[in-house]
Amino acid sequence: MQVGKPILYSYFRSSCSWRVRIALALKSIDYETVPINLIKDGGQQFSKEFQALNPMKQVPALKIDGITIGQSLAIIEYLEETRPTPRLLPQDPKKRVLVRMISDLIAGGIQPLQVQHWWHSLADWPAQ
Ligand SMILES: O=C(O)/C=C/C(=O)CC(=O)CC(=O)O
Repeated sequence: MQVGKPILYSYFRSSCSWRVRIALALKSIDYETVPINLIKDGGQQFSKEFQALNPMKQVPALKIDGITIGQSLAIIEYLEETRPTPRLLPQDPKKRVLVRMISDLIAGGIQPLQVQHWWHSLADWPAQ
């Protein structure tokens, strides 16, 4: 169910948002962008309006088909399932699992160490 143009809530420096923008571009999906500045005003992701959209208070969030989805990999999987061409994932399960392995490694292992909310948490950490 397509309800208007999809809306991507994103921030230009957010690598999680880049992933979704790349997937949307590869699939040639027309969408609008609403910038959520993670620094300005103490972080616009904490505004009541944005929290109503994504209680996780994180970008990216994609409003599409009457729902709002957070978490880049969940968004990309939804796009792949609902708009299967062109494919992002290989047809061969052995190749597909490699893509998922690398994606999970980046999203769960590498990327959290480079994002802004962790820098702030670590800055408050007392030196050991
Ligand atoms: O969508 C994800 O996979 C994860 C999102 C976040 O953890 C928020 C975040 O780090 C935003 C950013 O890319 O700076």
